[in-house]
Amino acid sequence: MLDVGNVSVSYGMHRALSEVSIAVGQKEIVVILGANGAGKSTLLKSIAGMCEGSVAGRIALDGEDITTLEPHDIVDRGVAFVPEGRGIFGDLTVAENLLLGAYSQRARERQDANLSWIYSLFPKLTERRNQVARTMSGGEQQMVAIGRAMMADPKILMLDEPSLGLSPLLCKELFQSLAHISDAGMGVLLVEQNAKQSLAIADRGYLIENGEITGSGDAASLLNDPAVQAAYLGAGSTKPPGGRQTSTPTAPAASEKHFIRPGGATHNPANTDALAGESITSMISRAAGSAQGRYTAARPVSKPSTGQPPAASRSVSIAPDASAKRDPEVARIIAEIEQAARTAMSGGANAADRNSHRTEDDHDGS
Ligand SMILES: Nc1ncnc2c1ncn2[C@@H]1O[C@H](COP(=O)(O)OP(=O)(O)OP(=O)(O)O)[C@@H](O)[C@H]1O
Repeated sequence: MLDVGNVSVSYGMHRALSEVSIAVGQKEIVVILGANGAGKSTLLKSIAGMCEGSVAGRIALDGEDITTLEPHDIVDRGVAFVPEGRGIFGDLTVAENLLLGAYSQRARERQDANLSWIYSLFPKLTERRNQVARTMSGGEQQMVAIGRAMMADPKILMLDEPSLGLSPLLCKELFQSLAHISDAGMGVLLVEQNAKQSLAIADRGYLIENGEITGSGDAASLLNDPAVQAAYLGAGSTKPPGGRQTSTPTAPAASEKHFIRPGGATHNPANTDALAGESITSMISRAAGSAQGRYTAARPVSKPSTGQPPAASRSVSIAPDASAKRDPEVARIIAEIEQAARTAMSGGANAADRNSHRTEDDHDGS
């Protein structure tokens, strides 16, 4: 059904994918496993027509070349994508979000049937159909995102790390739902770091490392492969058996997930609150202090919590002492520091806000 042939992607001088070929059939669940930065998201974005890089190769759905189509045309043809971070409309209700997924003619014709199916698959969405999406837990928002993609009536559903931030119980429910979705006829292409649970429901898998496919096989053999176990399942280090080519990628164990973003540092999500709050203040305070030796932070910036006011309403101010106020050059430096602090806090708050969606699921075992 979906055929990706020798796809290469470059972001400027950086080659993120090299000659990648994969296939997903009807009713098939295919999982892509790889370390951070291996190129998994790039692969899904290329298929969805949303890649910022230059894409070469051929992507076909049921034999039709969709490589250069616009994203909405690719959805029309039958490929729906749930990106990492979900991308739902926070101010709209669950029902409104779902209905927005059915924007193509074909999807509108099947809108009522698909809506009933989605509500039966995710009963929680039925109860919450009039709730504003941003007030839902991360797990519920993930259901909304998947439901909205399914409303496009796709042949292939692609998901980028759907289990990210979900509690073990919610992960289990999520993967069970994906198994039901594929049973109903859809092909599912899944990028996951939760190798154990995703391989448990998958038919086949591919290993990707540094932008290249380094191994592939049916899910059962990947699960039992010592190299895969060592890299993705937290087992001891063992050599791969001969025969099928497998890799020994450097993926972190599931318990120590790290996330690398383009141009960004590796960070553990558990630490992002600190980055967004107190530590920025102290960094600024320290910078101000070392610049002039006489500035102090006016007040600590509180750690953002779920449901807090938007970042723009929070501010950081560095209060100079009296001698500093007398010096116009010092006053100019203070103004620059305050502006930098506001910018840093606004970025940091956004990160913390995103992180709050991930971590709140840890408390959502229902
Ligand atoms: N828009 C972009 N511009 C420049 N480089 C990018 C861009 N998107 C991704 N990259 C780079 O391409 C490589 C692959 O990134 P990609 O996000 O596809 O990896 P990934 O396997 O999905 O990683 P993760 O598991 O951390 O999400 C990385 O080196 C990344 O920095």
